[in-house]
Amino acid sequence: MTTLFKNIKELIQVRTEPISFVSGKAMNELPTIKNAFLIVENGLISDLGSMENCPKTAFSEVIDAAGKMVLPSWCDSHTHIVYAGNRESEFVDRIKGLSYEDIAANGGGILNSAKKLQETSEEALYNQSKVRLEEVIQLGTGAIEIKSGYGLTTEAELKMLRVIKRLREHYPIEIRSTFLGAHAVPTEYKEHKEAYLKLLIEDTLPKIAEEHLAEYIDIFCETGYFSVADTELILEAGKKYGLVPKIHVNQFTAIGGVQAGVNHNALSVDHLEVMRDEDIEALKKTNTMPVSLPSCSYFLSIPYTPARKMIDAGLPLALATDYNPGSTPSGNMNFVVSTACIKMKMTPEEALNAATLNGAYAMGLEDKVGSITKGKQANLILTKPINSYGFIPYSFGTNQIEKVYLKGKEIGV
Ligand SMILES: N=CN[C@@H](CCC(=O)O)C(=O)O
Ligand SMILES: [Zn+2]
Repeated sequence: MTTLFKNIKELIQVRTEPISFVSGKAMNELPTIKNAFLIVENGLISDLGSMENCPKTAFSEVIDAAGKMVLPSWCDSHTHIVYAGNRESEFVDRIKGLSYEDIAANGGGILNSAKKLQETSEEALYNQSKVRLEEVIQLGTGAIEIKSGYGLTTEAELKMLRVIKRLREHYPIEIRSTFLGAHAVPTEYKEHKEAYLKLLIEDTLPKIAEEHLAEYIDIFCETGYFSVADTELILEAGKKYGLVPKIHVNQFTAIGGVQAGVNHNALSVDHLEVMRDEDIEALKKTNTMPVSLPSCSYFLSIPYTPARKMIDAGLPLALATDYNPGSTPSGNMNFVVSTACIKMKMTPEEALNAATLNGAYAMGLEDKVGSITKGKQANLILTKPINSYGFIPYSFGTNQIEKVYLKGKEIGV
């Protein structure tokens, strides 16, 4: 099966030479080809270039993209889309003046989601989660990381991870799975956090490893949740089972978690709403990708990651949604890209690099997705007719996507 996309007004994020990620000034460079063609063979990008060099051979399918742009699908490296029910009532509590921290301290927040999830069957959880996965695919996401962390018992964490595994088996989108048992301390362990960590390490982790249910290990390193010492303990334990560290860090307070992530070779450190100079310094010349979640800042009215300061200091940055029931009930990467430009002063080039190439790196998928490169998966967004790619973030809240393709196949609504 070969598909030709012809007359593409602009083919975006063309990387002839494979590149892992872009940092600093290079984030502002977005290579494109105007009036381009793209050939997809058996789900992979097999050729591309300027229309003048478009092969005249026969194709199984020809798509005329005149006036439209083609770009790699969004790479959303941080989500919690497997959850039960919703937390709409907490949303209203916050409108009335309670803070996210107040709600959590009253037994709401993550513990509220955990209670709901523990009472939900695996089948029902799968059915609720697949709706969200299908929704984000239509919004242009072509690779996604999904975390556990609303189970908080061995049984319920395994249930979440098995749902992620099932989603992976049933959908053509690339999915990476993360074990986030250390998301909150369950009520019954309130005064015995160490015992909960012991349970995760000695009971949950071996079972996850046995069933090959996760690639990554995560922890919420935050005042009132887990300390830097807890973070180091969990990351080390995960590593023994081959799980690569990723952490939730610096969301409300900076307590040294970024440094712990870097020291433990974390693939990514995520949130970063509160960044001290020493945190930025610690990330320089490392392989750890900083990940910003602007929809979370928007929804909770908390500070945005200081992207300008970080990129100007030479760092890379990835953008992700954080889709979850509490802090970000939205999986729309288009909104994330717009918000990064509008609120974080990232240029359209920086935001598009952060949401594709750098996002792919942040979930270890840089060899498969994130750019228009021969041999990568044809996970593509075909836009409606637009004049420039900057129109995508500019026209925030308006869907500029006409069609989405996963492994070369159009995914219908
Ligand atoms: N901050 C920690 N975890 C999630 C939110 C969890 C929740 O409120 O349900 C996040 O990334 O924002
Ligand atoms: Zn998160």
